[in-house]
Amino acid sequence: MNDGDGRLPITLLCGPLGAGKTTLVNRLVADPGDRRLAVVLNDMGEVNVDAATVERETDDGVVDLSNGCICCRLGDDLVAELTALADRREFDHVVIEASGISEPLPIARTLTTPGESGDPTERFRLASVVSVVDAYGFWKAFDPETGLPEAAPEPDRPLAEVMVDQIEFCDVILLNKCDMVPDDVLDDVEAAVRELQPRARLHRTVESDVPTEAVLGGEEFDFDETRRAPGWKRALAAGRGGGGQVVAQGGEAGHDADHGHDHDHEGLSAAEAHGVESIVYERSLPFDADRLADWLTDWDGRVVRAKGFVYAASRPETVLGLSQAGPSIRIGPIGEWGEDEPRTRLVFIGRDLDDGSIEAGLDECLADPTAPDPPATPEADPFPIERRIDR
Ligand SMILES: Nc1nc2c(ncn2[C@@H]2O[C@H](COP(=O)(O)OP(=O)(O)OP(=O)(O)O)[C@@H](O)[C@H]2O)c(=O)[nH]1
Repeated sequence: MNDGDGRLPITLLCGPLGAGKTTLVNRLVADPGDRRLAVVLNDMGEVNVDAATVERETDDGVVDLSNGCICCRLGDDLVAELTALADRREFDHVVIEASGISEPLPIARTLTTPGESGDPTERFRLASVVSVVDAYGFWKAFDPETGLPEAAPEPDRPLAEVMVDQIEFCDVILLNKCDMVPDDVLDDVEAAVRELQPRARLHRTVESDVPTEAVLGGEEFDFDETRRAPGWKRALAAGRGGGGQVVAQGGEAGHDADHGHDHDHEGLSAAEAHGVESIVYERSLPFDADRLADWLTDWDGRVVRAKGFVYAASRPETVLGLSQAGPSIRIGPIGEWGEDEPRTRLVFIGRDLDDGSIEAGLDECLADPTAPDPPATPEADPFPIERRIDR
């Protein structure tokens, strides 16, 4: 509430198209506690359909930011609108419903970092970033075996990528549409979501039905901590230190890899109980980029998420970033190794993964250290710019 330090608290809602964000907003508007709530709606279309629905319920507290995405083009407009709301002094809390394709991180940065129009943290307090996850959509996007019918049209960006971005950067998760998924599958989905983002508070919901305080009660969103929180970052950090569920961490091809699973002996974690694991693969030998490109088109379909840094012989100076979510993979240059030792470090998160075959498959893609240096010519480089591979 706009009580303690006088700053206007903000809750940011993210989630893919149709996940249940507007359903949640309508609930909050109907039962805001003792707050006077304003709502900022962001829709990609020129006409904001949600605004019409929500507006009926609120008293002039709806701001409509349409025809663009607030995570990129409309960032300045968002700050201007929030400033205008704060100046009116009629509201105690603002809920922002981001468009389905919005990435939460740039929006949170806009709200927590000084920019051209001043320091937003002097006026606003980002209280929470809430990710509404469509449990049915998640299941469908990440389970290649499933024959579920389409529930919504495929957006421009693959659904899996959008969902992963939104899950990895939030501090509250609503696992919504639980009525559409069988209970045993729901446990698997929750375990996978938790592996992607272990730090967030998670609520299972139907029709986004959650206590208001669970969504609006956040004190202060911790940008840096949330940035460090994604499961893949934790797994990489644990890989270095020898903890975590590291199953493939070797120095050179041919060396004995450390196959030890460092389990919590107090009992199984939710992830382990549902067969969800993180595999870290580290090698200081570079990949043969062509072989890696081939492998990437045909690998274990159970990998929900892969992320990390690739050292390729065709570009020995360059760090290649790899990011996969479900069926879509992106790989391309993201910087130079510089002073750092070139080294591939990859995390694979998924259910019932065949760690041996991932490790063996990747090892077969390593460049032969006895072969002459491959020609580092632009023509020989399969990853000159970011490349998208769909499997
Ligand atoms: N079966 C089921 N349907 C739900 C649930 N939650 C929401 N819905 C329905 O899903 C549809 C989309 O919900 P919205 O709340 O509009 O989703 P949204 O995230 O705001 O969607 P966009 O505004 O398009 O991004 C609506 O028809 C809702 O009634 C749920 O838990 N179960």
